[in-house]
Amino acid sequence: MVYLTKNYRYLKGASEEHVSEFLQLIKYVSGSYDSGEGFEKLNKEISDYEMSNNSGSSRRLFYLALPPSVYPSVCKMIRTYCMSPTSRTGWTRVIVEKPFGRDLDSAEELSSQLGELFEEDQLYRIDHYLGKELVQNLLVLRFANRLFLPLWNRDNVDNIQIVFREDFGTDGRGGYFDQYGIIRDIIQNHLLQVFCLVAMEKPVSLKPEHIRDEKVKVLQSVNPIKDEEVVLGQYQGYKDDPTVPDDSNTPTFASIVLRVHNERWEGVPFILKAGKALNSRKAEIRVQFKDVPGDIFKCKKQGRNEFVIRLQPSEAMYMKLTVKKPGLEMATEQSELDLSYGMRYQDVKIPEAYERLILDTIRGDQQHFVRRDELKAAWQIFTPLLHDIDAGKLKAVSYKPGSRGPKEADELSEKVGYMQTHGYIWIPPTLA
Ligand SMILES: NC(=O)C1=CN([C@@H]2O[C@H](COP(=O)(O)OP(=O)(O)OC[C@H]3O[C@@H](n4cnc5c(N)ncnc54)[C@H](OP(=O)(O)O)[C@@H]3O)[C@@H](O)[C@H]2O)C=CC1
Ligand SMILES: O=C1O[C@H](COP(=O)(O)O)[C@@H](O)[C@H](O)[C@H]1O
Repeated sequence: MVYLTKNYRYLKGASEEHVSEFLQLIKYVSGSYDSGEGFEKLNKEISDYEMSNNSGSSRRLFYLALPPSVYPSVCKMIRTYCMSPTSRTGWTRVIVEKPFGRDLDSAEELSSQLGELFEEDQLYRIDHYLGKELVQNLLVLRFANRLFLPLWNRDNVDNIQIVFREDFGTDGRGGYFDQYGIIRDIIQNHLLQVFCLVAMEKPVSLKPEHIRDEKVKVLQSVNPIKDEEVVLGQYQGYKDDPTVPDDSNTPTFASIVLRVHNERWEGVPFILKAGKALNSRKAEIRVQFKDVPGDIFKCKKQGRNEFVIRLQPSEAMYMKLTVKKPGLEMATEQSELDLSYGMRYQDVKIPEAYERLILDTIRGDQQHFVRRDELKAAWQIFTPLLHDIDAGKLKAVSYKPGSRGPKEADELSEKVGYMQTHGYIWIPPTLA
Protein backbone atom coordinates (compact mmCIF):
# COMPACT_ATOMS: atom_id res chain seq x y z
CA MET A 1 0.00 0.00 0.00
CA VAL A 2 1.43 3.32 -1.02
CA TYR A 3 0.40 6.79 -0.10
CA LEU A 4 1.46 9.68 -2.25
CA THR A 5 0.65 12.98 -0.68
CA LYS A 6 1.60 15.03 -3.74
CA ASN A 7 2.68 14.91 -7.34
CA TYR A 8 0.29 12.19 -8.38
CA ARG A 9 0.20 14.08 -11.66
CA TYR A 10 3.61 12.72 -12.58
CA LEU A 11 2.12 9.30 -12.99
CA LYS A 12 -0.23 10.45 -15.69
CA GLY A 13 2.40 9.96 -18.36
CA ALA A 14 3.32 6.52 -17.05
CA SER A 15 3.27 3.46 -19.24
CA GLU A 16 0.32 1.07 -18.91
CA GLU A 17 2.38 -1.67 -17.36
CA HIS A 18 3.52 0.67 -14.62
CA VAL A 19 0.19 2.36 -14.17
CA SER A 20 -1.40 -0.94 -13.25
CA GLU A 21 1.40 -1.56 -10.77
CA PHE A 22 0.93 1.88 -9.32
CA LEU A 23 -2.82 1.72 -9.18
CA GLN A 24 -2.77 -1.31 -6.97
CA LEU A 25 -0.54 0.58 -4.64
CA ILE A 26 -1.50 4.17 -4.70
CA LYS A 27 -4.14 6.15 -3.00
CA TYR A 28 -3.90 9.85 -3.56
CA VAL A 29 -4.30 11.89 -0.43
CA SER A 30 -5.26 15.45 -1.09
CA GLY A 31 -6.22 16.47 2.42
CA SER A 32 -3.93 18.49 4.65
CA TYR A 33 -2.46 16.68 7.59
CA ASP A 34 -1.02 19.17 9.98
CA SER A 35 -1.91 17.69 13.34
CA GLY A 36 -1.61 14.42 15.20
CA GLU A 37 -5.33 13.98 14.68
CA GLY A 38 -4.93 14.33 10.93
CA PHE A 39 -2.18 11.74 10.83
CA GLU A 40 -4.13 9.32 13.03
CA LYS A 41 -6.95 9.66 10.53
CA LEU A 42 -4.52 9.07 7.70
CA ASN A 43 -3.21 5.96 9.41
CA LYS A 44 -6.73 4.63 9.81
CA GLU A 45 -7.42 5.27 6.15
CA ILE A 46 -4.30 3.37 5.18
CA SER A 47 -5.20 0.45 7.44
CA ASP A 48 -8.80 0.36 6.18
CA TYR A 49 -7.54 0.38 2.63
CA GLU A 50 -5.16 -2.47 3.36
CA MET A 51 -7.93 -4.48 5.00
CA SER A 52 -10.33 -3.91 2.13
CA ASN A 53 -7.70 -4.88 -0.41
CA ASN A 54 -6.55 -7.78 1.64
CA SER A 55 -3.05 -6.81 0.59
CA GLY A 56 -1.36 -8.88 3.28
CA SER A 57 1.57 -6.57 3.71
CA SER A 58 1.82 -2.95 4.57
CA ARG A 59 3.88 -0.89 2.15
CA ARG A 60 3.73 2.79 2.83
CA LEU A 61 5.27 5.35 0.57
CA PHE A 62 5.03 9.01 1.43
CA TYR A 63 5.93 11.54 -1.20
CA LEU A 64 6.71 14.87 0.39
CA ALA A 65 7.15 18.05 -1.61
CA LEU A 66 7.15 20.67 1.10
CA PRO A 67 9.11 23.70 2.28
CA PRO A 68 12.19 22.41 4.16
CA SER A 69 11.05 23.93 7.47
CA VAL A 70 7.96 21.67 7.48
CA TYR A 71 9.76 18.37 6.82
CA PRO A 72 10.79 17.58 10.41
CA SER A 73 7.27 18.01 11.83
CA VAL A 74 5.54 16.09 9.02
CA CYS A 75 8.13 13.30 9.22
CA LYS A 76 7.68 13.15 12.97
CA MET A 77 3.94 12.68 12.47
CA ILE A 78 4.54 9.93 9.96
CA ARG A 79 6.99 8.28 12.35
CA THR A 80 4.57 8.55 15.25
CA TYR A 81 1.30 7.62 13.57
CA CYS A 82 1.76 6.10 10.16
CA MET A 83 4.66 3.66 10.12
CA SER A 84 4.10 0.30 8.57
CA PRO A 85 3.56 -2.30 11.29
CA THR A 86 6.59 -4.56 11.30
CA SER A 87 6.07 -7.46 8.99
CA ARG A 88 8.42 -9.44 6.80
CA THR A 89 7.23 -7.81 3.59
CA GLY A 90 6.14 -4.42 4.86
CA TRP A 91 8.03 -1.16 4.73
CA THR A 92 7.73 2.59 5.10
CA ARG A 93 9.63 4.81 2.70
CA VAL A 94 9.66 8.58 2.42
CA ILE A 95 10.46 10.42 -0.79
CA VAL A 96 11.67 13.92 -0.09
CA GLU A 97 11.67 16.60 -2.78
CA LYS A 98 14.11 19.46 -2.89
CA PRO A 99 14.87 21.99 -1.53
CA PHE A 100 16.90 20.00 0.99
CA GLY A 101 17.85 23.13 2.91
CA ARG A 102 19.27 26.45 1.72
CA ASP A 103 22.93 25.95 2.51
CA LEU A 104 25.32 23.54 4.19
CA ASP A 105 24.22 24.22 7.78
CA SER A 106 20.48 24.14 7.13
CA ALA A 107 20.82 20.99 5.00
CA GLU A 108 22.87 19.27 7.70
CA GLU A 109 20.35 20.26 10.35
CA LEU A 110 17.52 18.88 8.24
CA SER A 111 19.48 15.69 7.57
CA SER A 112 20.06 15.21 11.30
CA GLN A 113 16.40 15.80 12.09
CA LEU A 114 15.24 13.30 9.47
CA GLY A 115 18.05 10.92 10.42
CA GLU A 116 16.64 10.70 13.93
CA LEU A 117 13.27 9.63 12.55
CA PHE A 118 14.19 7.32 9.67
CA GLU A 119 16.99 5.05 8.65
CA GLU A 120 18.94 6.16 5.56
CA ASP A 121 17.45 3.26 3.59
CA GLN A 122 13.97 4.64 4.24
CA LEU A 123 14.78 8.11 2.90
CA TYR A 124 14.65 8.76 -0.83
CA ARG A 125 15.97 12.25 -1.66
CA ILE A 126 14.64 12.64 -5.16
CA ASP A 127 16.31 14.54 -8.01
CA HIS A 128 14.19 13.97 -11.08
CA TYR A 129 17.15 14.52 -13.42
CA LEU A 130 18.45 11.15 -12.24
CA GLY A 131 15.31 9.61 -13.77
CA LYS A 132 15.91 11.02 -17.26
CA GLU A 133 16.74 8.44 -19.90
CA LEU A 134 20.00 9.95 -21.08
CA VAL A 135 21.19 10.67 -17.57
CA GLN A 136 20.63 7.00 -16.75
CA ASN A 137 22.58 6.16 -19.88
CA LEU A 138 25.72 7.98 -18.76
CA LEU A 139 27.31 5.15 -16.82
CA VAL A 140 26.63 2.69 -19.64
CA LEU A 141 28.05 5.04 -22.20
CA ARG A 142 31.18 5.74 -20.23
CA PHE A 143 31.95 2.34 -18.83
CA ALA A 144 30.60 -0.11 -21.41
CA ASN A 145 32.30 1.42 -24.44
CA ARG A 146 35.96 0.94 -25.11
CA LEU A 147 35.86 3.98 -27.36
CA PHE A 148 35.44 6.43 -24.51
CA LEU A 149 37.74 4.89 -21.93
CA PRO A 150 41.03 6.36 -23.21
CA LEU A 151 39.48 9.67 -24.24
CA TRP A 152 37.64 10.68 -21.07
CA ASN A 153 40.38 12.65 -19.32
CA ARG A 154 42.54 15.78 -19.23
CA ASP A 155 44.83 14.51 -22.00
CA ASN A 156 42.02 14.65 -24.56
CA VAL A 157 39.18 16.75 -23.21
CA ASP A 158 39.55 20.53 -23.29
CA ASN A 159 36.35 21.53 -21.49
CA ILE A 160 32.90 20.24 -20.61
CA GLN A 161 29.65 22.19 -20.51
CA ILE A 162 26.54 21.04 -18.68
CA VAL A 163 23.74 23.33 -19.74
CA PHE A 164 20.12 23.88 -18.77
CA ARG A 165 18.09 26.46 -20.65
CA GLU A 166 14.42 27.30 -20.30
CA ASP A 167 12.52 29.58 -22.65
CA PHE A 168 10.07 30.69 -19.98
CA GLY A 169 10.47 32.65 -16.75
CA THR A 170 9.29 31.99 -13.23
CA ASP A 171 5.69 32.19 -14.41
CA GLY A 172 3.84 33.04 -11.23
CA ARG A 173 6.29 31.10 -8.98
CA GLY A 174 8.43 34.21 -8.46
CA GLY A 175 7.83 34.36 -4.70
CA TYR A 176 9.00 30.78 -4.24
CA PHE A 177 11.83 31.07 -6.73
CA ASP A 178 13.16 34.28 -5.24
CA GLN A 179 14.03 32.52 -1.98
CA TYR A 180 16.20 30.04 -3.84
CA GLY A 181 17.44 31.31 -7.21
CA ILE A 182 18.78 29.34 -10.14
CA ILE A 183 21.80 27.87 -8.33
CA ARG A 184 19.70 26.21 -5.63
CA ASP A 185 16.87 25.42 -8.07
CA ILE A 186 18.89 23.78 -10.84
CA ILE A 187 22.68 23.85 -10.52
CA GLN A 188 23.37 22.55 -7.00
CA ASN A 189 21.14 19.54 -7.63
CA HIS A 190 20.20 18.65 -11.23
CA LEU A 191 23.35 19.83 -13.00
CA LEU A 192 25.64 18.69 -10.20
CA GLN A 193 24.17 15.18 -10.34
CA VAL A 194 24.84 15.10 -14.08
CA PHE A 195 28.35 16.43 -13.39
CA CYS A 196 28.96 13.54 -10.95
CA LEU A 197 28.03 10.94 -13.55
CA VAL A 198 30.22 12.60 -16.17
CA ALA A 199 33.25 13.12 -13.93
CA MET A 200 33.27 10.26 -11.40
CA GLU A 201 35.53 7.22 -11.55
CA LYS A 202 34.23 3.77 -12.42
CA PRO A 203 32.30 2.28 -9.51
CA VAL A 204 33.27 -1.15 -8.20
CA SER A 205 29.85 -2.43 -9.27
CA LEU A 206 26.38 -1.12 -10.02
CA LYS A 207 25.33 -1.44 -6.40
CA PRO A 208 23.79 1.86 -5.28
CA GLU A 209 26.38 2.26 -2.52
CA HIS A 210 29.28 1.79 -4.91
CA ILE A 211 27.92 4.36 -7.35
CA ARG A 212 27.19 6.85 -4.64
CA ASP A 213 30.65 6.36 -3.09
CA GLU A 214 32.21 7.49 -6.37
CA LYS A 215 29.90 10.47 -6.64
CA VAL A 216 30.89 11.63 -3.18
CA LYS A 217 34.59 11.26 -4.04
CA VAL A 218 34.38 13.44 -7.14
CA LEU A 219 32.31 16.07 -5.32
CA GLN A 220 34.92 16.18 -2.59
CA SER A 221 37.60 16.76 -5.25
CA VAL A 222 36.01 19.98 -6.51
CA ASN A 223 38.07 23.09 -5.77
CA PRO A 224 36.49 26.19 -4.19
CA ILE A 225 34.66 28.23 -6.84
CA LYS A 226 36.43 31.44 -7.86
CA ASP A 227 34.38 34.66 -8.13
CA GLU A 228 35.95 35.44 -11.49
CA GLU A 229 34.63 32.13 -12.82
CA VAL A 230 31.02 32.99 -12.06
CA VAL A 231 28.52 35.00 -14.11
CA LEU A 232 25.10 35.76 -12.64
CA GLY A 233 22.13 37.19 -14.48
CA GLN A 234 18.55 38.24 -13.85
CA TYR A 235 16.12 38.68 -16.69
CA GLN A 236 14.45 42.05 -17.21
CA GLY A 237 10.88 41.91 -15.94
CA TYR A 238 11.57 39.28 -13.25
CA LYS A 239 10.87 41.85 -10.54
CA ASP A 240 7.53 42.81 -12.12
CA ASP A 241 6.09 39.78 -10.33
CA PRO A 242 4.40 41.33 -7.26
CA THR A 243 5.68 38.47 -5.08
CA VAL A 244 9.31 39.34 -5.89
CA PRO A 245 10.94 42.13 -3.83
CA ASP A 246 11.93 45.23 -5.84
CA ASP A 247 15.55 44.99 -4.74
CA SER A 248 15.95 41.26 -5.45
CA ASN A 249 19.47 40.19 -6.48
CA THR A 250 18.31 36.59 -7.03
CA PRO A 251 19.93 35.09 -10.13
CA THR A 252 17.69 33.58 -12.76
CA PHE A 253 20.81 32.71 -14.77
CA ALA A 254 24.21 31.48 -13.65
CA SER A 255 27.30 30.13 -15.33
CA ILE A 256 29.81 28.62 -12.91
CA VAL A 257 33.12 26.91 -13.61
CA LEU A 258 33.93 23.87 -11.48
CA ARG A 259 37.47 22.55 -11.35
CA VAL A 260 38.21 19.04 -10.23
CA HIS A 261 41.46 18.47 -8.43
CA ASN A 262 42.32 14.94 -9.41
CA GLU A 263 44.47 12.97 -11.81
CA ARG A 264 41.79 12.63 -14.45
CA TRP A 265 40.47 16.20 -14.60
CA GLU A 266 43.11 18.65 -13.34
CA GLY A 267 42.94 21.71 -15.63
CA VAL A 268 39.65 20.82 -17.37
CA PRO A 269 36.89 23.40 -16.72
CA PHE A 270 33.38 22.08 -16.16
CA ILE A 271 31.04 24.93 -17.08
CA LEU A 272 27.67 24.50 -15.37
CA LYS A 273 25.20 26.92 -16.90
CA ALA A 274 21.48 27.36 -16.22
CA GLY A 275 19.02 30.06 -17.09
CA LYS A 276 15.36 30.94 -17.28
CA ALA A 277 13.59 33.11 -19.87
CA LEU A 278 16.22 32.40 -22.55
CA ASN A 279 15.85 31.94 -26.30
CA SER A 280 15.62 28.15 -26.24
CA ARG A 281 14.80 25.17 -24.06
CA LYS A 282 17.34 22.38 -23.75
CA ALA A 283 19.47 20.42 -21.33
CA GLU A 284 22.70 18.99 -22.63
CA ILE A 285 26.24 17.87 -21.91
CA ARG A 286 28.88 19.06 -24.37
CA VAL A 287 32.32 17.50 -24.17
CA GLN A 288 34.77 19.48 -26.26
CA PHE A 289 38.00 17.73 -27.19
CA LYS A 290 41.41 19.32 -27.65
CA ASP A 291 42.83 20.32 -31.01
CA VAL A 292 44.68 17.71 -33.04
CA PRO A 293 48.40 18.32 -32.66
CA GLY A 294 50.26 18.93 -35.95
CA ASP A 295 47.15 19.71 -37.97
CA ILE A 296 48.10 19.03 -41.60
CA PHE A 297 44.64 19.95 -42.87
CA LYS A 298 44.66 23.44 -41.34
CA CYS A 299 41.10 22.88 -40.20
CA LYS A 300 41.33 24.06 -36.59
CA LYS A 301 39.20 27.13 -37.28
CA GLN A 302 36.26 24.98 -38.38
CA GLY A 303 35.88 23.56 -34.93
CA ARG A 304 36.97 20.90 -32.51
CA ASN A 305 35.52 17.46 -32.00
CA GLU A 306 32.54 17.65 -29.68
CA PHE A 307 30.46 14.92 -28.14
CA VAL A 308 26.99 16.17 -27.25
CA ILE A 309 24.45 14.34 -25.13
CA ARG A 310 21.12 16.12 -25.36
CA LEU A 311 18.98 15.15 -22.40
CA GLN A 312 15.98 17.10 -23.66
CA PRO A 313 14.03 17.88 -25.73
CA SER A 314 14.33 15.10 -28.34
CA GLU A 315 16.96 12.90 -26.71
CA ALA A 316 20.05 12.55 -28.86
CA MET A 317 23.78 11.96 -28.81
CA TYR A 318 26.00 13.25 -31.53
CA MET A 319 29.67 13.59 -32.21
CA LYS A 320 30.76 16.60 -34.21
CA LEU A 321 33.77 15.72 -36.28
CA THR A 322 35.79 16.79 -39.28
CA VAL A 323 35.35 14.85 -42.52
CA LYS A 324 36.45 15.23 -46.10
CA LYS A 325 33.92 17.33 -47.95
CA PRO A 326 32.50 14.97 -50.57
CA GLY A 327 33.79 15.90 -54.01
CA LEU A 328 36.90 16.10 -56.10
CA GLU A 329 38.78 18.53 -53.87
CA MET A 330 40.59 17.65 -50.65
CA ALA A 331 38.60 20.00 -48.44
CA THR A 332 37.29 19.42 -44.93
CA GLU A 333 34.05 20.25 -43.19
CA GLN A 334 32.26 19.67 -39.91
CA SER A 335 29.77 16.82 -39.87
CA GLU A 336 28.34 14.44 -37.28
CA LEU A 337 27.77 10.88 -36.15
CA ASP A 338 24.24 11.04 -34.92
CA LEU A 339 22.11 8.91 -32.64
CA SER A 340 18.70 10.56 -32.42
CA TYR A 341 16.43 8.53 -30.19
CA GLY A 342 13.30 9.51 -32.09
CA MET A 343 14.77 7.93 -35.23
CA ARG A 344 16.58 4.97 -33.73
CA TYR A 345 13.91 3.91 -31.23
CA GLN A 346 10.75 4.75 -33.08
CA ASP A 347 8.44 2.39 -31.22
CA VAL A 348 9.84 2.97 -27.76
CA LYS A 349 8.12 5.18 -25.24
CA ILE A 350 10.67 6.75 -22.96
CA PRO A 351 9.36 6.69 -19.38
CA GLU A 352 8.77 9.87 -17.41
CA ALA A 353 11.56 10.59 -14.94
CA TYR A 354 9.18 10.56 -11.97
CA GLU A 355 7.52 7.35 -13.10
CA ARG A 356 10.86 5.58 -13.09
CA LEU A 357 12.00 6.98 -9.77
CA ILE A 358 8.77 6.21 -7.94
CA LEU A 359 8.97 2.69 -9.27
CA ASP A 360 12.54 2.47 -7.96
CA THR A 361 11.28 3.53 -4.56
CA ILE A 362 8.62 0.86 -4.58
CA ARG A 363 11.31 -1.66 -5.49
CA GLY A 364 13.67 -0.35 -2.82
CA ASP A 365 16.44 0.69 -5.22
CA GLN A 366 18.29 3.79 -4.03
CA GLN A 367 20.77 3.99 -6.90
CA HIS A 368 19.15 7.07 -8.40
CA PHE A 369 18.58 8.90 -5.15
CA VAL A 370 20.84 11.29 -3.28
CA ARG A 371 22.63 9.95 -0.21
CA ARG A 372 23.15 12.12 2.86
CA ASP A 373 26.92 12.52 2.45
CA GLU A 374 26.45 13.32 -1.24
CA LEU A 375 24.06 16.11 -0.33
CA LYS A 376 26.53 17.47 2.20
CA ALA A 377 29.37 17.45 -0.35
CA ALA A 378 27.13 19.24 -2.88
CA TRP A 379 26.27 22.00 -0.41
CA GLN A 380 29.94 22.34 0.56
CA ILE A 381 30.73 23.32 -3.03
CA PHE A 382 28.09 26.01 -3.41
CA THR A 383 27.53 27.43 0.08
CA PRO A 384 30.35 30.03 0.09
CA LEU A 385 29.18 31.37 -3.29
CA LEU A 386 25.52 31.39 -2.22
CA HIS A 387 26.36 33.28 0.96
CA ASP A 388 28.25 35.89 -1.06
CA ILE A 389 25.28 36.30 -3.40
CA ASP A 390 22.83 36.53 -0.50
CA ALA A 391 25.07 39.19 1.08
CA GLY A 392 25.03 41.16 -2.19
CA LYS A 393 28.79 40.71 -2.74
CA LEU A 394 28.16 39.32 -6.22
CA LYS A 395 25.62 41.02 -8.42
CA ALA A 396 23.38 39.62 -11.11
CA VAL A 397 23.63 41.48 -14.42
CA SER A 398 20.40 42.02 -16.31
CA TYR A 399 19.60 40.28 -19.58
CA LYS A 400 16.76 40.46 -22.05
CA PRO A 401 14.11 37.75 -21.82
CA GLY A 402 14.28 35.65 -24.96
CA SER A 403 18.03 36.24 -25.37
CA ARG A 404 21.04 33.93 -24.83
CA GLY A 405 21.49 35.43 -21.36
CA PRO A 406 24.33 37.75 -20.32
CA LYS A 407 27.07 38.11 -22.92
CA GLU A 408 29.52 37.77 -20.01
CA ALA A 409 28.62 34.05 -19.85
CA ASP A 410 29.80 33.41 -23.41
CA GLU A 411 32.91 35.46 -22.63
CA LEU A 412 33.58 33.31 -19.57
CA SER A 413 33.20 30.08 -21.60
CA GLU A 414 35.63 31.42 -24.17
CA LYS A 415 38.07 32.59 -21.48
CA VAL A 416 38.25 29.14 -19.90
CA GLY A 417 38.79 27.44 -23.25
CA TYR A 418 35.49 26.74 -25.05
CA MET A 419 35.91 27.32 -28.75
CA GLN A 420 32.66 27.82 -30.64
CA THR A 421 32.29 26.00 -33.95
CA HIS A 422 31.45 28.29 -36.85
CA GLY A 423 29.74 27.27 -40.04
CA TYR A 424 28.40 23.93 -38.81
CA ILE A 425 24.96 23.30 -40.24
CA TRP A 426 22.96 20.31 -39.15
CA ILE A 427 20.72 18.76 -41.75
CA PRO A 428 18.06 16.77 -39.91
CA PRO A 429 17.58 13.31 -41.40
CA THR A 430 14.09 12.65 -42.67
CA LEU A 431 12.08 9.58 -41.78
CA ALA A 432 11.97 7.18 -44.70
N1 LIG B 1 20.47 14.68 -33.50
C1 LIG B 1 20.21 15.95 -33.36
O1 LIG B 1 19.13 16.32 -32.93
C2 LIG B 1 21.25 16.94 -33.73
C3 LIG B 1 20.91 18.26 -33.70
N2 LIG B 1 21.82 19.23 -34.04
C4 LIG B 1 21.37 20.62 -33.97
O2 LIG B 1 22.18 21.42 -34.79
C5 LIG B 1 22.34 22.72 -34.20
C6 LIG B 1 23.83 23.05 -34.07
O3 LIG B 1 24.41 22.10 -33.19
P1 LIG B 1 25.62 22.48 -32.22
O4 LIG B 1 26.71 23.15 -32.98
O5 LIG B 1 25.95 21.25 -31.47
O6 LIG B 1 24.92 23.47 -31.18
P2 LIG B 1 24.78 25.07 -31.10
O7 LIG B 1 25.29 25.72 -32.34
O8 LIG B 1 23.40 25.36 -30.66
O9 LIG B 1 25.72 25.41 -29.89
C7 LIG B 1 27.06 25.07 -29.88
C8 LIG B 1 27.75 25.77 -28.73
O10 LIG B 1 27.93 27.13 -29.06
C9 LIG B 1 27.35 27.95 -28.06
N3 LIG B 1 26.77 29.10 -28.70
C10 LIG B 1 25.66 29.14 -29.48
N4 LIG B 1 25.46 30.40 -29.91
C11 LIG B 1 26.47 31.16 -29.40
C12 LIG B 1 26.79 32.53 -29.47
N5 LIG B 1 26.06 33.38 -30.17
N6 LIG B 1 27.90 32.95 -28.82
C13 LIG B 1 28.65 32.09 -28.11
N7 LIG B 1 28.37 30.77 -27.97
C14 LIG B 1 27.31 30.31 -28.63
C15 LIG B 1 26.31 27.08 -27.38
O11 LIG B 1 26.04 27.53 -26.07
P3 LIG B 1 24.61 27.16 -25.37
O12 LIG B 1 24.66 25.70 -25.12
O13 LIG B 1 24.58 27.97 -24.16
O14 LIG B 1 23.54 27.54 -26.37
C16 LIG B 1 27.01 25.74 -27.43
O15 LIG B 1 27.96 25.65 -26.41
C17 LIG B 1 21.65 22.68 -32.86
O16 LIG B 1 20.38 23.24 -33.01
C18 LIG B 1 21.53 21.19 -32.56
O17 LIG B 1 20.43 20.87 -31.76
C19 LIG B 1 23.07 18.90 -34.40
C20 LIG B 1 23.46 17.57 -34.46
C21 LIG B 1 22.56 16.50 -34.16
O1 LIG C 1 13.25 21.12 -10.47
C1 LIG C 1 12.97 21.92 -11.34
O2 LIG C 1 12.97 21.50 -12.63
C2 LIG C 1 12.21 22.20 -13.61
C3 LIG C 1 12.73 21.72 -14.95
O3 LIG C 1 12.52 20.34 -15.08
P1 LIG C 1 12.54 19.66 -16.52
O4 LIG C 1 12.42 18.21 -16.26
O5 LIG C 1 11.38 20.24 -17.28
O6 LIG C 1 13.84 20.06 -17.14
C4 LIG C 1 12.35 23.69 -13.48
O7 LIG C 1 11.45 24.35 -14.36
C5 LIG C 1 12.02 24.11 -12.06
O8 LIG C 1 12.29 25.50 -11.90
C6 LIG C 1 12.85 23.36 -11.05
O9 LIG C 1 12.38 23.59 -9.73
